[in-house]
Amino acid sequence: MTCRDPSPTQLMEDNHINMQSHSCDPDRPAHPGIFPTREAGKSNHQLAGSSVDFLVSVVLPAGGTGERTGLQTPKQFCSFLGRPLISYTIQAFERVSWIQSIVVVVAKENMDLMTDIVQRFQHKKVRAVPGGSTRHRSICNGVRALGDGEEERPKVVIIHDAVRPFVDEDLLYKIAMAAEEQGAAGAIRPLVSTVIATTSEGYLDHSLERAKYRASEMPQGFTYDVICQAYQKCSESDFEFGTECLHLALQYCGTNAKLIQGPPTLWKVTYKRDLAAAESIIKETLSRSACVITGGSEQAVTLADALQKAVGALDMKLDVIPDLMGENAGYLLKEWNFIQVSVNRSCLSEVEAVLTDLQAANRAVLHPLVVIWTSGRRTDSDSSKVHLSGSDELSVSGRGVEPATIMDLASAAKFRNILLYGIQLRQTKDAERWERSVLRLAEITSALIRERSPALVGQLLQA
Ligand SMILES: Nc1ccn([C@@H]2O[C@H](COP(=O)(O)OP(=O)(O)OP(=O)(O)O)[C@@H](O)[C@H]2O)c(=O)n1
Ligand SMILES: O=C(CO)[C@H](O)[C@H](O)COP(=O)(O)O
Repeated sequence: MTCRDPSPTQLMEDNHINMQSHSCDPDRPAHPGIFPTREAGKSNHQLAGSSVDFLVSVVLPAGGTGERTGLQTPKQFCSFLGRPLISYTIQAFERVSWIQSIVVVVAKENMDLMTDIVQRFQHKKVRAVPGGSTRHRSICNGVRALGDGEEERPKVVIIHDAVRPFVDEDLLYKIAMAAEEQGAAGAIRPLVSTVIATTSEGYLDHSLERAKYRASEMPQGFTYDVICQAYQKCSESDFEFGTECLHLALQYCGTNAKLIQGPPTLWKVTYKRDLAAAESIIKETLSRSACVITGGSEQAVTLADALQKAVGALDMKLDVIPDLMGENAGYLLKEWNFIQVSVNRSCLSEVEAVLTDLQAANRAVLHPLVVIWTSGRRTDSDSSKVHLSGSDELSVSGRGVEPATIMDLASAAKFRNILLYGIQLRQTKDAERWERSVLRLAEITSALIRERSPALVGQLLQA
């Protein structure tokens, strides 16, 4: 995580922190969405068997200072894996085909920064507008902007804190449908602690019956008319001290919101520790799967299969494929990591080809992509087994791999946000030692993919 001067260059360059693991069940950040194709005057966006037959726009309030983190940089601009938190939240909405537009509300002094983020991470549905001195004022500016633009006014407006990056399409769908039907809808969670009222002297006044109450979370949805009217009618005191949009809809429009229980991943990044937890979830999400490319050679397939078995125990999904051609080109578009296995090959041409394919697919825009070159050398005559050379020589096809070669390749790839690492298998004809080597290979692979350490880029590690 990086939270210093939020200059665009630093957002890209600084990208690493070690942290504790976090047990939340994350939603998967995905690729940036594209504008839904809409026939004139009509929208009918399909969602896994469901459809949204009305226009939906989103307001993401991101105009706060993040005082409670104790950091200088507002939390929405803190960077994980070279990308600011706000971009992850935008992506969670942008990937939803039935969402037509997203208004991000930012403080005036951060408008340029926001414009740069939108360009750099190729967000397509986003427009930034200036915020206000409180959250309600910022949200109100965002809602007004939806009526100002050239696009058609939405039927439903979803409001979501920019600092809650793990929101999934299923919940957004439920909120949008309930808001359209009911006028307002919001996500809730069970209370973790009991809520008590205190006296002015600091004593217990009374406590609330916890089972009766819920924590109000985000996202919330409103028909455009309800949220506009609520902000038109609400008082200066609401603007200054209010914390609940659903309350405004009830008080000023008589609209009782439908409440929908959301998943635990809805939590809001509020304190510094939440930034560490968010980064951990992001890394975990990006480390779930890798694609092993064998080049089709029997020995490489044997090694890939052994790796697949060993990595399975580490809770990572591995698919083994011969190349990235034909149907397999689909892997270039998914959030997979790549492992090129080379046995008895002396050069890096195979991994170079993978890098070229990834670059052409423009895959490393949103986060650094991991490519691991795994090399080994078979020495026995039984082609059904992969045994590696019995000497200490860490070579491929008898010739030492120039560390500079992989370092040069890796340095060039790093400019394109692709992190290339090398792993050489330590040789053995001994079955037990071979198994240990494969297990080490799996552990190193998993650690490299999870940590995405820039410091290890271009290194040739030994398994
Ligand atoms: N004037 C404000 C204040 C807050 N927000 C946004 O409202 C969301 C939720 O608010 P909160 O977590 O309280 O953020 P901050 O106000 O930034 O944090 P703090 O209260 O610790 O200063 C955040 O995305 C924040 O950027 C906003 O758009 N405009
Ligand atoms: O929970 C919420 C919805 O009701 C808001 O996210 C919450 O009010 C955010 O603002 P703050 O942290 O400033 O209270």
